[in-house]
Amino acid sequence: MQDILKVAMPKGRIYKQASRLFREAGLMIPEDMDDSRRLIIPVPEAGMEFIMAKPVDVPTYVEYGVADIGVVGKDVLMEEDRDVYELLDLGIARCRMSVIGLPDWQPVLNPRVATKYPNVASQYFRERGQQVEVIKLNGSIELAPLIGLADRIVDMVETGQTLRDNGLVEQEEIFAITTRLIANRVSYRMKNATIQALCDKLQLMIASVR
Ligand SMILES: Nc1ncnc2c1ncn2[C@@H]1O[C@H](COP(=O)(O)OP(=O)(O)OP(=O)(O)O)[C@@H](O)[C@H]1O
Ligand SMILES: O=P(O)(O)OC[C@H]1O[C@H](OP(=O)(O)OP(=O)(O)O)[C@H](O)[C@@H]1O
Repeated sequence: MQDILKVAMPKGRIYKQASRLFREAGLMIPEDMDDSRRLIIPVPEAGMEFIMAKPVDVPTYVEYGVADIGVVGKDVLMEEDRDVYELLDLGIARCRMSVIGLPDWQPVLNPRVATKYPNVASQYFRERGQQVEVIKLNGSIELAPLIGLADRIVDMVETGQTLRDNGLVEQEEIFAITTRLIANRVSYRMKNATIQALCDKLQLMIASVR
């Protein structure tokens, strides 16, 4: 009998793209679930159960084994540094992590950097030998340099519209971001055939659209 896979799925902007990719890979995932508010969604036709998580929490559910696998952005994996296997680059929700500032930004001693990603930002500047004060914010990060809270920000850029609309410029790209499939270390051993079969289907699909 096939194992049921518990899948930590990110609510929000990745979910629709991820569920579409799963469907295109041949998994029977009903479309009417896309707007559901249910947090635990059985998907027996696909041999899965979806756990609808806040994106930043996906690696936590997977590390603790309450989800066998998860779908999560590389940004979250870099920030959270959880003990999970990264199995596959799903190639969706492409964007990048960048250092951003006002066009007339001038280097200062010990600048303040606002971000939702304090670990990523601290590591980036530490590796460059630059001392900065990191200020953690939870959203609308672009406000920080506009109102004098920070000298620069570290945030995601996708279309660049938020930067343009607020008169900011991308100064340095830190890394490219796509969505990844991750697995719990024990589940990967215990449910290996099921997880591998899923990876194969997804990989075929991803390769065919490249
Ligand atoms: N323009 C973008 N801005 C932010 N994340 C993006 C963007 N484009 C793709 N992504 C990816 O989508 C993932 C989830 O973003 P989403 O906004 O749904 O969650 P969130 O940042 O936790 O938001 P919220 O705090 O509103 O729940 C990010 O981790 C990133 O990998
Ligand atoms: O380059 P763009 O296409 O404009 O996308 C980038 C913007 O999208 C994200 O914000 P989000 O919509 O998640 O809002 P929040 O961070 O303020 O919650 C990100 O933090 C940027 O602000």
